[in-house]
Amino acid sequence: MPNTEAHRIREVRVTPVAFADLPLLNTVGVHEPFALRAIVELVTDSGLTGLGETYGDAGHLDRLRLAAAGLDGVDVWHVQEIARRIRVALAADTGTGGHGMSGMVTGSRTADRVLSPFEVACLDIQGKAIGRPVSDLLGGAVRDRVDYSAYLFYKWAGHPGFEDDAWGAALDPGQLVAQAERMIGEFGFSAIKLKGGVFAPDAEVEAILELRKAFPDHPLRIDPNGAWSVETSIRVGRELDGVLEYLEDPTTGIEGMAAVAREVSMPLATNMCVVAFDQVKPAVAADAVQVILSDHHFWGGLDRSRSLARICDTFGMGLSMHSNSHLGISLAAMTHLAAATPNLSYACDTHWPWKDPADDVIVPGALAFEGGSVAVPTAPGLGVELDRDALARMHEQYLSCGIRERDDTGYFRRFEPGFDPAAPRW
Ligand SMILES: O=C([O-])C(=O)C[C@H](O)[C@@H](O)C(=O)[O-]
Ligand SMILES: [Mg+2]
Repeated sequence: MPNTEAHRIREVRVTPVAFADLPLLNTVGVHEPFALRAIVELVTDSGLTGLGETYGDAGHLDRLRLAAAGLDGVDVWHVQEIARRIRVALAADTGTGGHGMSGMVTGSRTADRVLSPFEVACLDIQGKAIGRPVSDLLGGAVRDRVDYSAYLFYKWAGHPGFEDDAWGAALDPGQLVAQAERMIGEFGFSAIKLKGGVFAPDAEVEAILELRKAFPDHPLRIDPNGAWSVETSIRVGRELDGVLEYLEDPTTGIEGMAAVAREVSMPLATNMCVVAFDQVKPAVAADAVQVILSDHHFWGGLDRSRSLARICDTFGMGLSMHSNSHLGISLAAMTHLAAATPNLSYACDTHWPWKDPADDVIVPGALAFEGGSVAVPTAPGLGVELDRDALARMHEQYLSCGIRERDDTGYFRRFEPGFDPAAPRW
């Protein structure tokens, strides 16, 4: 018998959580001792619960709660109606801040960021209702494992005033190679991304060349988050000719990226100048980017991310996947999405290795890295279960950590008061 029942939302819970993070450096500063996330739970009148995960910054939390208040009674199969109600609830909200991306993804759409965890939770419930994994709701998995990349960061040895962490310092090419060896040894990743924009470009080029020597067969990427001028980007792009699989956001803006793309051989990738659908047309017209990094957290969920994938396919652009510090619900959602997106041909980003495995809100065991990839869950829905004790503990951690907005720049300035992250830095 087909399951035709409606599953109407009766309760929405939004719980901010915090988990320990390491002093990872980027061009706007350094990660604080805790990263924030919000866990969204939808409960239906039929007794099903769906999970979503998103940013935990105060402004975003306010918007999630505003949105949540308008969802009572909607059937989880009617995501368009949920999107409409969210647009109505947020009509007066023009804020772009408080989204947990520390100034790096400033043009994404507020309503899409708010919709995302609710859509994921609806898909989780839909899957549970019919006994199918989320990947099936997205057209079916075309691969049973999803590849992720080793996401290297320059980092301090530990948070100032605390003991060194287990990863130690990575402030020069030798230390970065050691970081890569350890990460690849533990997780088996077959591609490497370096978060750049931290040191002068020559030092970062040297680091990439050392990584190339140490890992001759691993595709390499560097992402300075727009820290370089057009001229610097062209120079670095030429120096790394034949070394990178793509160069991610060397400079800011569609015009700047187009000027670089005309002069370098490798594809340019972005999660900064194309972060919403209305930015695709001008980027295509200018041939500014050849790879878009999707991210369901700001593109409006899994279904919209698949629309982005089709657009990339139509215009002959590549597709990869961006990440921020995240927990297991997001990893499950990313894995279902990547599995059901045929043209997602690059290993996806993940911050997963930077988190303590014990710090999560899901019951352990559903997701595991092997050979750099994660098996696509086959249980109904997302295939992950909420660990209520862990949720409570991580909510307490949120309450006591004192952080309410991600602020990499403010934290960095505590140790280097004159620091100015304005792009281009070089
Ligand atoms: O690809 C990217 O731009 C990112 O991963 C952005 C993140 O915010 C990253 O820079 C970080 O975690 O510091
Ligand atoms: Mg990036």
